[in-house]
Amino acid sequence: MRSPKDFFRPLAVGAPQPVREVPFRPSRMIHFFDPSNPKMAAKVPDIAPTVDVLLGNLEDAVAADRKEAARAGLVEIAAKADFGDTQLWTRINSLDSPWALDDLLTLVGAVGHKLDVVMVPKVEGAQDIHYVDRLLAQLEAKAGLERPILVHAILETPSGMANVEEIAGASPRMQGISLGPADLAASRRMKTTRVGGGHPGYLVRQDPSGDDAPRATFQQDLWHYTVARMVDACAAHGILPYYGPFGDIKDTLACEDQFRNAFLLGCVGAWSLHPVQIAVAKRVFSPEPGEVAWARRVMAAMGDGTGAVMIDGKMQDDATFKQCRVVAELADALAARDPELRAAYDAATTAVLDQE
Ligand SMILES: CC(=O)SCCNC(=O)CCNC(=O)[C@H](O)C(C)(C)COP(=O)(O)OP(=O)(O)OC[C@H]1O[C@@H](n2cnc3c(N)ncnc32)[C@H](O)[C@@H]1OP(=O)(O)O
Ligand SMILES: O=CC(=O)O
Ligand SMILES: [Mg+2]
Repeated sequence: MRSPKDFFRPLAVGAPQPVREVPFRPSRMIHFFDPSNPKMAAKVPDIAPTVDVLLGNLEDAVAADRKEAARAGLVEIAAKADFGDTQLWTRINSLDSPWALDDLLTLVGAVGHKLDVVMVPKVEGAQDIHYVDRLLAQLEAKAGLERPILVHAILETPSGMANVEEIAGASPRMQGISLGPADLAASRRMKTTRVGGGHPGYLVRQDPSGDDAPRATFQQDLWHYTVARMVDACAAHGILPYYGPFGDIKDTLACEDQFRNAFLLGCVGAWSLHPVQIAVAKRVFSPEPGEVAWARRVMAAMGDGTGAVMIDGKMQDDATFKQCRVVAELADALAARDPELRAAYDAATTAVLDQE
């Protein structure tokens, strides 16, 4: 463990100064594409302006004999393109694979100035982040980079779960953590065969009523505990939590429900695996205009945010003021990137304030 005094010192001579706060940049959808797939790569220029984050995936879902093509494809795409304020991330191969080292050596050297975040899969503990942290510092120094590349961990092993707090706080590079439900299910030996989402067998049943009337069942969220724990670890360390992938591409309704559960619990985004999931993530991870208007109304009524007032029969005090500030600040950050959203938030706020 690094001394608190040294935590913000660069880990290599000549590496950029680490960030002290994770910059909040909209990241409602982290859109995955396989840079070795010509059809997907061809769609990148059109998709880029519609997403907050574009992620060139090098790990799972890229066949073993396509790993080098994917890495080279990402270098080519990143070198050529200007994505404006859309972030460019990559998911490198896992640290126990033969490809991870070359992923970092190649990408940071060739296009490190274009890369915002490196996603590291199958993180087991702080030691994995420390390894990547030092290596990135060396490579940044060698490449003469002026800003540090941030690190995002995927929570997809039982050890990672057990160590989630130390992972979240392992380095000033830590930008966030995503749930990886597919690998987590496999490594936990859960008896599911899906990529995220619910399961009809995971339910509670209504008590018997004494006669033979049918008893309703209620499906439960398999991921509640994991997401909630991840959100706490991230919030405690000032980094951002994300729901990960939802594999039933055709079931956009269930995808939306799963994303919304994560949003309400504190996540700021999710992965989009297919173009159809982009709009779903955008809808879910942008607060609704009515909620934003309400938050702004409460904040206006509360002045300095202390004391208690009644609005529409509901008590508001310092704590609800703070909740409203979370919603209002998120809305402002998203509106700064999205003029349509800004117009919707402002129209809803004007309508609510005009009624007073
Ligand atoms: C558990 C985990 O690790 S999850 C993360 C790893 N997995 C991934 O990254 C998966 C990424 N997504 C994919 O590979 C694909 O979307 C699949 C395999 C799920 C479905 O692909 P397809 O069967 O081609 O879907 P579909 O036919 O609906 O695609 C329509 C078009 O969108 C393109 N497309 C599909 N997914 C993407 C994408 N993520 N980005 C850009 N374009 C895409 C297809 O190439 C196709 O192009 P075309 O019209 O020129 O033929
Ligand atoms: O990488 C993601 C997962 O769910 O596994
Ligand atoms: Mg995985």
